[in-house]
Amino acid sequence: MMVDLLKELCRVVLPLYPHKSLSTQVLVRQTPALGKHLSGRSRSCTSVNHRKLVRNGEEKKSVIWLEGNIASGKTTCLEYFSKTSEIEVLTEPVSKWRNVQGCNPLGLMYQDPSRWGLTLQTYVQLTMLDRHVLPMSAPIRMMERSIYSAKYIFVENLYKSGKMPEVDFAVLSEWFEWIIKNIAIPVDLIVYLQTSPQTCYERLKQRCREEEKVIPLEYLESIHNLYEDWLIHHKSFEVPAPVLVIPADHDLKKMLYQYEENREKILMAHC
Ligand SMILES: Nc1ncnc2c1ncn2[C@@H]1O[C@H](COP(=O)(O)OP(=O)(O)O)[C@@H](O)[C@H]1O
Ligand SMILES: O=c1ccn([C@H]2C[C@H](O)[C@@H](COP(=O)(O)O)O2)c(=O)[nH]1
Repeated sequence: MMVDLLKELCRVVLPLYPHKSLSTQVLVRQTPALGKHLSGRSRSCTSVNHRKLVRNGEEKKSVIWLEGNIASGKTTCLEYFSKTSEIEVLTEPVSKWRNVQGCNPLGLMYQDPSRWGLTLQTYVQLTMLDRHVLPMSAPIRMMERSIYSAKYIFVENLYKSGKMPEVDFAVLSEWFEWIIKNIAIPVDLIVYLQTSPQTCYERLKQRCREEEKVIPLEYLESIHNLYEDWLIHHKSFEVPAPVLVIPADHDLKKMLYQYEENREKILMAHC
């Protein structure tokens, strides 16, 4: 009778938890739709990346990239989610960009982008790649930006604004293409903090990072437009995962409320 009871339990319960399957079969599952904030087109063009392979009941880990303009509130958002036990947070390695063996490529780039853009972006590419391949220590990883935005937003901006020579752009592009072809860079969801450039300008001044004092509003407008073309209008580059857009011009209290409202959608990237 006990055996029958167990069999019945397995029959009813196991189909509800396919990822906990005890068989050796490999299951391919599609993550549930993320509701109205998800951009439909990015979902459809990235279905392969968004599939989850689950073997032997192994837990699937999820990677979320937090994208947004300079001073849009990414670090503040990560601080908030770092309090959740199943989430590990990786901030951008800005301190390295400000100090590599006593040199400051971030500061040099802002002083003379044509001369130092390649230097900074080469180092950004290396340090972001290092972040992407770090073994995960929690079921969900939220990381600030990605090797993709370094290329599609910042390198692109330097080149399009005439501040990066064609040869530097070509070398960085070949490096980037080699990396994404040969090294697995997982991503399940992109959370985009959508702000107006004006809001970022005010927050940037408030943060007062020494190197960034020279940044004009126009620079933030260019970065904003590149982000919008990539993640909202799908006019520039492939989007490697579904996009959850969070309007981020609001004060801190409202932002924390919105993060709470979106918690489930973010955690669902893990299902
Ligand atoms: N919702 C908000 N309202 C007002 N100020 C904010 C808000 N979010 C962040 N800030 C402030 O704006 C500045 C930039 O925020 P930060 O989280 O460092 O942005 P990012 O990591 O995107 O560059 C910081 O001084 C931060 O305290
Ligand atoms: O590829 C990149 C990425 C970032 N930067 C710059 C932009 C900002 O000055 C800092 C990062 O600060 P956030 O406040 O986290 O946006 O680094 C870049 O030049 N290139």
